[in-house]
Amino acid sequence: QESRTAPASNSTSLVAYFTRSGNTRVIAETLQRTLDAAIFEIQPAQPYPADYEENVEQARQERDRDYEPPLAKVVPDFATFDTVFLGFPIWGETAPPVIRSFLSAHDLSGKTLRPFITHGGYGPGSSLDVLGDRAAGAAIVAPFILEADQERRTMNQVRGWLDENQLR
Ligand SMILES: Cc1cc2nc3c(=O)[nH]c(=O)nc-3n(C[C@H](O)[C@H](O)[C@H](O)COP(=O)(O)O)c2cc1C
Repeated sequence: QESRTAPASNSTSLVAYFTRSGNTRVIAETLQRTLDAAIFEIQPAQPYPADYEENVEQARQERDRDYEPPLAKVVPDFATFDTVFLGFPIWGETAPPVIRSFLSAHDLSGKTLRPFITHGGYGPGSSLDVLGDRAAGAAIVAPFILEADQERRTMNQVRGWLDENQLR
């Protein structure tokens, strides 16, 4: 059946995402390719530790202090986008600190905000409240929420495998 409406133009959509272990990137790049959207990786000016436990500890401290780590860069021409797909993993039952930095550094008022969230089994926590508070001027659409691999579980399984084979 022929469609009566013209296909939506996605030329004004931005996919902005943060990731540590890549789960959220898979979604972001799928959106980018499927919608032919612009893409931007949110990164802190100071990268998080490669070591998982150190990253968890730093994230916990930053969350508890309500710290907003400086961004490596901001989105060029942010004002030209109508829709922002914003993706992140759940860290410590909420949005990662750098997502609060992102929301502080970009004016989302008047835009449509479409969150996509990955978590390791415990759900989105308070992350949607964070978006509601920090992007109050945006129209926030129901989020896409996906349970994904936990780096901790993968690491533990790898360690178990090494132990079974007396490799450590
Ligand atoms: C610092 C840190 C904190 C995390 N805290 C939670 C949590 O509170 N609840 C949860 O379900 N998963 C938690 N996870 C797991 C991630 O949310 C999950 O693995 C996510 O898919 C990772 O996305 P990424 O690969 O894009 O980084 C945490 C992971 C990290 C690194």
